[in-house]
Parts: sequence; C-alpha cells; structure tokens
Amino acid sequence: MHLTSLILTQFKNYEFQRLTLSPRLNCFVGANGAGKTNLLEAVYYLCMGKSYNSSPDQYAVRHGDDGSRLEGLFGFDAEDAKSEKDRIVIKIQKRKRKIIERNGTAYERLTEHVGRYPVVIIVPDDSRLVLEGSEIRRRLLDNSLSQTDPVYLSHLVAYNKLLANRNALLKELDGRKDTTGLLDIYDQQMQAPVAYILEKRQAFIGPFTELLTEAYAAISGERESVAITYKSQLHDTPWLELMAERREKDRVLQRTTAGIHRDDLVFTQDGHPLRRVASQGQLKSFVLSLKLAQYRLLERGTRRPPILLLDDIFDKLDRDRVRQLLELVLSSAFGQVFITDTDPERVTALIDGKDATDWKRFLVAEGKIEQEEDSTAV
Ligand SMILES: Nc1ncnc2c1ncn2[C@@H]1O[C@H](COP(=O)(O)OP(=O)(O)OP(=O)(O)O)[C@@H](O)[C@H]1O
Repeated sequence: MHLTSLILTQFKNYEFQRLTLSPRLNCFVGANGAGKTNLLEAVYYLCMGKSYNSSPDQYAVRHGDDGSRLEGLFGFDAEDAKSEKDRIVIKIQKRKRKIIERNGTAYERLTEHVGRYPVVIIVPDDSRLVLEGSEIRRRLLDNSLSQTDPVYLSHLVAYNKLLANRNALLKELDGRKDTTGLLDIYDQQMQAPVAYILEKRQAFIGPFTELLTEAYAAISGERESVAITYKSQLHDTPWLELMAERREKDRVLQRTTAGIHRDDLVFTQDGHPLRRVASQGQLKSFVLSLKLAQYRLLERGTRRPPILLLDDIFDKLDRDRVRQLLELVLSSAFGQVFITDTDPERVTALIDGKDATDWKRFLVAEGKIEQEEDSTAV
C-alpha cells in the first residue's frame, strides 16, 4: 500500500499543490519554514484523519481561509488483498464537522478509517516519549492499538466520552455526595471498555518489547538490554472495586483519579529507569527503536507495510545513527518512505547509486513544491 498522488488545497501554508509520488522513497528538500513538515502532516491526516500531534483541525486551515481540502489516492501492491485504488478526501471547515470520504462516501465515524492506511511518523522531539509525562506514552500505545484493532478504538472513544461525563458530574456536584446514582451508572458503563483496553494493552507489551530489542540492537549496536513494563492501577484492583475505593477522593478532587487514563509504560535499561541512566545517544537510539518496533507491529497487525514519515532526522541525529536508520528503512523490508531535509547535498548522498525509479526528489519553497524535472540528474 502506498500513496500515489496528493492534492492539498488551502492546507497549512499551501494554497494549492498537486504531487505525484514514488511508491518507495520521497525526499522533500527546502529551507526552514518552507512547508516540509506540513506536507508530512498532510500525509498523516490522510492516513489517520487527524493531526499527528493532536493539533485541532482548525490549525490545518491556511491562515485567512475558511476551509481546507486534502485528497490522496492510495494504490495497493499486487500481493495486497485489494488491488483497486482508494481515493480519500478530507474536508475541514471552520466551525463545522470534519468530513472524511473514501471513494466518494463519507464515513460516519473516524473508527471506520483508522488502520486502513497504517502510518508511523518519526519526529525530532520523539525523546519526549521518554522524558515527559505519561500522556504521550499512552498516545503511542493507543495509536498503535487503534491502527490494528478498530474495536479497541471504539472502546477508547467510549471510555473517553464516559470519563468526560463522569468528570463533568463530579464538578457539578462540587464536593457533594451523588444522590442520583449517576456515578454508579457511569462506572458500570465504563467496565466493558476498561476490560477490553486493559487486556489489549497487556497483550501488546510482549511482542512490542521483543521488536524493540531487535530494533535497538540494529540501530545502536550496543549491548545494554532495554525493556518495557506496563503500569496500571487495574493490575491490582478490579475496576468497580477501584472506583468504590476512590469515590471519596474523586468527590473531593472533583475528577476521576484512577482508571486506564492513568496507565503508563515504564522504560528500563539494564533494569534501571531509562530516563535516569541513558546517555543522549542511548536515548536517541531507544526512541528510534520504539518507532521501528511500532512499524513492525503495525505491519504485522494490518498485513500492510505502513507509510513511514521521517521528519528532519538529519539535523537532530548524529551521522552514524542516521546512516544506520536509513540503511534499514531503505532496504526492501520497508514500504513507502517520506524524508524531509534542509540540505540538498545530504539527500543526494542518500539516493546516490539507487535506481532512479525508486525515488523522487521535491524542492519545497514557501508553500510551493516542485518535483525535479529530471530526478536522475543529481
Ligand atoms: N494554517 C497555516 N496557514 C498558513 N501558514 C501556516 C499555517 N500553519 C503553519 N504555517 C506556516 O508553515 C510554515 C512552517 O512549515 P513547516 O513546519 O512545514 O516547515 P519546514 O519546512 O518543515 O521547516 P523546518 O525545516 O524548520 O522544520 C511556517 O511559516 C508557518 O507559519
């Protein structure tokens, strides 16, 4: 599966842009602020129906315009179950519901879309996965599981909606006891989503750790052993019991203080907290390995090689690590790859010697993209 062509209308800093893509490697070269990341964002939107950093849709609309439109044509490889092309159109209008269409028909729910076109994005600030609070790690978990399991995504949506209602009720009660029985009803309704999500998160960790270890060895060549454990308040206490235990605390603090929205992943290196002991280099290798492990899991779960988006990796990673990463992703074991860079020389070195049918190079400047006339003349 790969993206064959792309049309951006009033998206970020693009007024109108049409592109025909390579099924293998697409390199976007241009100065800082030219619009390279925005282009990757457009690809991510088409695959996932939303922004990669959960930025609200209104920010996708070009300044001064009322709406944006993205169109992408996905082609399928011969061995893929489907042989036709899929046309995805996303229409974003300010103050209106976003519309996502597949081959002319609008989806009713985003859950119908997620996972059809698996995607992994590697960005310079991925080290936040290790250094920041638990939310970003849960997002990695949820992103991976949602792309391989639509039931997981619908349970997650249901849980989040109920959680928001529960928190709103706790606020409304303003420290008073709930005499309506509504809190009990929410707790009951949350039980099924909690059980499903907990089980899937638990089952995810084993294979994910295995793939992480493999990727880490390939990227770093180091011998330290890295691991992940899944932390949840629900490991020790069943859901309804936990809610009953926490009822007083929730009432006083006016929010839900326990649940799967508090789960976390703990990363370790040789048994120690990775955040405390890893060197800068080890940290970079680790986060790259996390993303490569995610790639392999998605590939396994969707039976399609995901699209891989590599944003600005040259500037933020050292040469050796970039070389190892690129050797890996440009091997035949990966599907379609998008790379951005500020330096044309580095991209030239990267594609040097590669068959010209395998890649395309695009020049990006101030919201305009030009494909090189003759990509072989590098
Ligand atoms: N909604 C929008 N409307 C118009 N312009 C926007 C919008 N959102 C972002 N931009 C502009 O897009 C530009 C940033 O583009 P982008 O992040 O893709 O750059 P880049 O080429 O990846 O740069 P770098 O190499 O620094 O990462 C900025 O000039 C920003 O002001």
